[in-house]
Amino acid sequence: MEYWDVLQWTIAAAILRCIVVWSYRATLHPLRKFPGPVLASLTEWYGAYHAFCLRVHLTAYDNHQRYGNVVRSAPNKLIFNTAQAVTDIYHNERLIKARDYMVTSITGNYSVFTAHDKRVHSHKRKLVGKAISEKSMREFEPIMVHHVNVLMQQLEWSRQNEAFTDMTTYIKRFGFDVVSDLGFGESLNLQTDPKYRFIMWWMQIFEVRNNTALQAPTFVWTGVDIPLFFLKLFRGNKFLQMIQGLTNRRQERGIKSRDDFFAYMMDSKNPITGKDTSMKEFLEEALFFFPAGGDTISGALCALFFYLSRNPKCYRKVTEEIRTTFETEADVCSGSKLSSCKYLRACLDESLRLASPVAGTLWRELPSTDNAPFIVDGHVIPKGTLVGVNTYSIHHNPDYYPDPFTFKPERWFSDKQGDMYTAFIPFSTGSRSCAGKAMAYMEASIALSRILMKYEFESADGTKRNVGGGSGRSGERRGRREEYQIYDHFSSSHFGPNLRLRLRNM
Ligand code: HEM
Repeated sequence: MEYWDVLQWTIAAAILRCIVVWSYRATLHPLRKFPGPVLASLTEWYGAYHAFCLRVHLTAYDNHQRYGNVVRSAPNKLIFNTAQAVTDIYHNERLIKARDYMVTSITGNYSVFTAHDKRVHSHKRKLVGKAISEKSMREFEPIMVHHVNVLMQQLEWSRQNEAFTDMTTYIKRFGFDVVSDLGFGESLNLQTDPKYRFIMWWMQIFEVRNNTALQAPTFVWTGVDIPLFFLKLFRGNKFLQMIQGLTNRRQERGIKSRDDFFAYMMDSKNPITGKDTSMKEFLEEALFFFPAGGDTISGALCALFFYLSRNPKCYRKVTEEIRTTFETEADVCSGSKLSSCKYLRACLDESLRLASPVAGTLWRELPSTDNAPFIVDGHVIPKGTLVGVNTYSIHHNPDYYPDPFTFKPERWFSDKQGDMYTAFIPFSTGSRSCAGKAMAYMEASIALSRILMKYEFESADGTKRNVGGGSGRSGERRGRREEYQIYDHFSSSHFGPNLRLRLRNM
């Protein structure tokens, strides 16, 4: 047979395969009765395309508006939009984290984030838990405060030398510095030294690849992982060398030199193989740790600055609360005084609701050994289905949050909270929820309070004010001018807000 004939037959076979698979998915598949976009029911590339465009969260929201509270978002995936579904999915002991998360692994090892085997996960979770336990956080606080002080110096430099301060630039570096110190006992010093700043955009591209692959795992299983190839070709190796350098230096200082994540990991054995933790395993954890603890904090804080700069009443209220609770900037630390700042917490929760740094859908499924169907919000779910609640969509569901696009910290004090708390899942919920939640609240509260003890701030003028918000064009997904825009790639990218800082009159 000629080369040309082989090619023709291959194309014909591929087309025939698509016709058979698509017909099955549209007419006979167990999920055929669930509503959703036709393309989504036929192919997982629908989700991959939206992930690549960094808008999985907006697509899910639109689909819920159009099709209701349960949507078929891929041939084998259902997204729900109710508080009952949050409980049925994330507190269901029979369900595990979807195995598809393994496509995000770069070394082929499990991390605390990707492990779906409950034994492996609980072992890793205990180790992470030790590194960010209350006791560890108390010991780590002075280091965190040191990084906040460096942030304050950077903001002061910006106030004196720049027309306005782009908060994303400064806060992102801060977030990564804190998390590298927590993980490796050594800061990357991104705030003051440009050497390793490239890792922030490297991480983002890596995450876009991961999120796209998560929507369409065939993308990786078939070996068509072109973005990863290019990433490795350019800066990837430099990035891996940087992490390797951090871990080598940490090892030289001795495992017991500090109670950080590295120490707990390297001092433990794999519960299944009984072997010591390998460097590759540690690398896998590190690759998750940076965006998990750095990008997320940056997203949460920048959204909060955005909303406070646009809501003068809330700004005045939170400022007054902080300034009457603490006497000086140096007084601000964790403890009963900070916990008594209830309005601060409500502002943080409200911006986490509106602009969740992890805005997508967190998938769960039955393990291969469990064959019985399960129930989500009254629907019988067949085996082989991935289920989840989309965080952005449920956070904007008016059944739980009336006037959902408005920044209203007061809603967190209302008597009728009911399902509002169940539906509030910025850190997810259940056994796979965020291990760094307490640290995140502490870090964000200390940073915001210290900044407010020293500065007044307002939005920059003219078009610079709009950075971070929507386009202002009606009918567009990103049209809402007063909504902080997140660009979802599992954690998310964001821009601005641009602020004008003034020293506070004492
Ligand atoms: C505002 C800040 C943060 C947000 C919104 C956030 C959100 C989340 C979410 C939604 C998950 C669940 C992922 C899933 O189910 O697939 C998660 C997991 C996790 N987060 Fe965070 N996170 C934040 C900060 C942090 C910090 C500061 C750390 C630690 C340095 C951290 C460490 C982790 C870990 C280790 C997991 C994996 C938990 C597990 O699978 O058992 N996070 N986070």
